[in-house]
Amino acid sequence: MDIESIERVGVVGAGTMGNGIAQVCAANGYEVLMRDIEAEFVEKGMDAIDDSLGRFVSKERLSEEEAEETKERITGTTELDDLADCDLVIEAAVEKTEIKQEIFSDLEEITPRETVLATNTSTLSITTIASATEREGQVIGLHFMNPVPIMEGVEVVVGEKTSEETVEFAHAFAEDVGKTTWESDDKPGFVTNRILMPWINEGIRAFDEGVASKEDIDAGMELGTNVPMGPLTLADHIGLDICLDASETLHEELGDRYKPAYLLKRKVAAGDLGKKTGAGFYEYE
Ligand SMILES: NC(=O)c1ccc[n+]([C@@H]2O[C@H](COP(=O)([O-])OP(=O)(O)OC[C@H]3O[C@@H](n4cnc5c(N)ncnc54)[C@H](O)[C@@H]3O)[C@@H](O)[C@H]2O)c1
Repeated sequence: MDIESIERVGVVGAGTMGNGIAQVCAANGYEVLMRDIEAEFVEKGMDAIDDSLGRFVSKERLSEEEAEETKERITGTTELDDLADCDLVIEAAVEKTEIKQEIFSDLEEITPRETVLATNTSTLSITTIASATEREGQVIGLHFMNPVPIMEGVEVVVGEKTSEETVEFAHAFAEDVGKTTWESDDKPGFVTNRILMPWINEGIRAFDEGVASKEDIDAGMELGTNVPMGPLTLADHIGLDICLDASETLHEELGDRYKPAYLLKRKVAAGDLGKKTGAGFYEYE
């Protein structure tokens, strides 16, 4: 598969990452089909795209016309079968191996043999997800960063059986939608989350153990180490459920140094998942 032959891109999941990926692909000229399991999630994803494009227009980084054309290239659906003639599908559903495997197995059945199947997983094994298909050479990790329309980087994650051609294609596609790539082997958390998640968990523990207020922990890391967001604010942006899923995978695979913070588990149990539910460590409008 080369990128010139890609016209339609399927995106599975219309949440934080799925709607961002759909927007970026459409903004770069691709027809996009974005699928979620319920109409209300699809609509929420479409609204998020609307808001994001509106912010680009108000900052004069996009014309009204370009924003309109981008929106017109995105179709929302609750039917996975609608992705049947996509040349590339990027999966951004929940971070659970069984769910991703089921999606990949269904995608293999409905899409043409040439279609590349990519996952946006944060930590799960590409090789394990690919094993649900007989197209393992064409399964790859395309790990976009949050928020997708703003962040420049995409991590290309290479599974045990991913072909060299698919790896080249993944880099070329990500670059075609305006991103810069790096590559990671299929090891837990890849480069980014292997290093980021313990940092976030340590921030949460420091707060829970009374080292400082949450504002001071974030300020200390922002002002003291020049990161754009402290660990508690960043966790809220990522989604606390996503942070917990990622931390649990790393803990299971890499041992106790990756144990999720107790307060992270408690927040998720309480349904305070961060920005997307209006409350996490901070409150959001
Ligand atoms: N949030 C981040 O910062 C971030 C960054 C990089 C990668 N990721 C990864 O991207 C993926 C999505 O994360 P998110 O933050 O967008 O989560 P999210 O909770 O915002 O959205 C997930 C969406 O997937 C939908 N979904 C669940 N099962 C589905 C199915 N079978 N078919 C279609 N849609 C389904 C849900 O209804 C929901 O709308 C996860 O694998 C996550 O680990 C997240």
